[in-house]
Amino acid sequence: MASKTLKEYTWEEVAKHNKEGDVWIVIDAKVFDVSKFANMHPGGSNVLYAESVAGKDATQAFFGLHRHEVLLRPQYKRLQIGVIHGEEEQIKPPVPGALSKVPYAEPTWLSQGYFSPYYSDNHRKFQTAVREFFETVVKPESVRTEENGKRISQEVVDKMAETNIIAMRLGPGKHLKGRTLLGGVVKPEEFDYFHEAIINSELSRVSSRAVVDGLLAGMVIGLPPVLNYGSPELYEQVVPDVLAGKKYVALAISEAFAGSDVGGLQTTAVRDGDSWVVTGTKKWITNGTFADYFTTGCRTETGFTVILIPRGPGVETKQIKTAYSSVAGTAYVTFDKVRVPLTNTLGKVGAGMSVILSNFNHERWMVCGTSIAAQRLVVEESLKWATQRIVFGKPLTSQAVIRAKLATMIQRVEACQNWFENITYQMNQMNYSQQSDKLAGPIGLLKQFISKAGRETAEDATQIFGGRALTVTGMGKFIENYHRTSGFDAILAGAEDVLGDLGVRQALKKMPKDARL
Ligand code: HEM
Repeated sequence: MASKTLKEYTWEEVAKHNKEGDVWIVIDAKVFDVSKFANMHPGGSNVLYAESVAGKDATQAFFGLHRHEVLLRPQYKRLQIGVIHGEEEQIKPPVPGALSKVPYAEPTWLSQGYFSPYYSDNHRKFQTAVREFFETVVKPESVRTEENGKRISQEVVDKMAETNIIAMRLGPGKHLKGRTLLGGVVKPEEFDYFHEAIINSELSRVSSRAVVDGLLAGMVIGLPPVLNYGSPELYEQVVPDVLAGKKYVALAISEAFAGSDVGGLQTTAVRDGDSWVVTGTKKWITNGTFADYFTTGCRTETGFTVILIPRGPGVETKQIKTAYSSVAGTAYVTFDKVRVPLTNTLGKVGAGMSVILSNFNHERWMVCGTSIAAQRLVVEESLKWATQRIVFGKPLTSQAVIRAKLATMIQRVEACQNWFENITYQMNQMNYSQQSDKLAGPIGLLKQFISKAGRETAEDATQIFGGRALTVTGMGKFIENYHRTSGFDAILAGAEDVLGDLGVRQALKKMPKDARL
């Protein structure tokens, strides 16, 4: 219903409807008849009959207890019977694709009046299109699947394939050649790591941690070894279908026997004629429950080899229950004497360690980008909540202890973002092997820094939201989810402490022999 067709009421008229059976309330200049709804109100009927609420302006009380989205749900929207004469709503519904005006809710480069050396007008145009896509196509699916734990629907995957978002999630490279990227907003040859970072960030803004993984993270980490080390025939056989959203890939490295200690893996591949015969198990395999291919780390006679194993006889997957939603498709995978052609070998036999280690950089960098976006959302939620929540008669922001928490939350996310952008800039200037040589250490250190910052921010936000941060619905729902799942960033793609250590060990390797105090 357009607002001009709505009936106008005066405050005096509204005030007459103030008792059980006949209750109106006003929220942000909109008049609601809640007489019948009162008995169905999840917060109870009597709160609506309170003297300070019935027939009165309940805006402040409402926003202290509900998210704005409650009023936008069709079943509640229709409770509105009119507007207050001469007044206008102040709290507008979100416009898909729009930037937030809350300070620090957007990175500097997207904040009005600020500048950045890294981003061009094309990045800005791209960001607008990507945000609109994720808010309209992915967000509703994200909310649904987080709750029901089902994998992302083929319909959404198809839309991501049509726009080539699936291909863009693998970063710049020859796999983009000849493709129309998001309706042509960016040319394949212009596409760089900042464009990719934008996709990761926008994905994370609309998704829980589990949905970030459920939305084909397995492909992002499992397909690059095929792109970079697969034979042209294998490439043709696998890559087009995966980028078209018809087939799914998972990276199968970690085992119950070994995680960060890649050298301790026990899955074994033995040569038999022109096949490998693979036996072993893999654990915590993201997207494994629905993957068609597994990029698998195997022990072979001469060391460690990476082999692409198609789902088929001898391959079994079962879901592992984790602290986050099963939309991620986390699996325990069993390979029981699985025969795979030798031509499915990725890289040289025995040289699998370098295939896996170089692949880790991109994965870790992706986790950094999605984590920063989630932390920024937590800062935005906390700033909004602390401003609208009234305690002891004043907003939460009037408490110095709350402002101090907000200060450190903002500092962390800005520090993370700035370091992340510097590293992304280096990636744009370097080829794959330069990145492997020069950025493995810095990305390890960065990821540790970001995942620690994320967990501290989750703690601070939980204190700001109080009990609301402990419930999966309502005001604190994002905080609850982030608090429960921020630890995933500290484990997946390399445990936090191991990565910090890797960064220092890489630096020590590069210490000049003649360095003395
Ligand atoms: C059109 C008006 C209203 C609608 C559609 C509405 C709807 C809802 C819904 C859907 C919930 C469940 C929690 C959630 O999803 O966020 C809820 C909870 C609640 N509502 Fe309302 N409500 C309205 C007005 C009010 C008003 C004016 C008050 C005044 C005090 C109120 C007090 C509460 C309380 C105390 C809760 C429980 C909150 C909690 O568990 O933290 N509601 N309401």
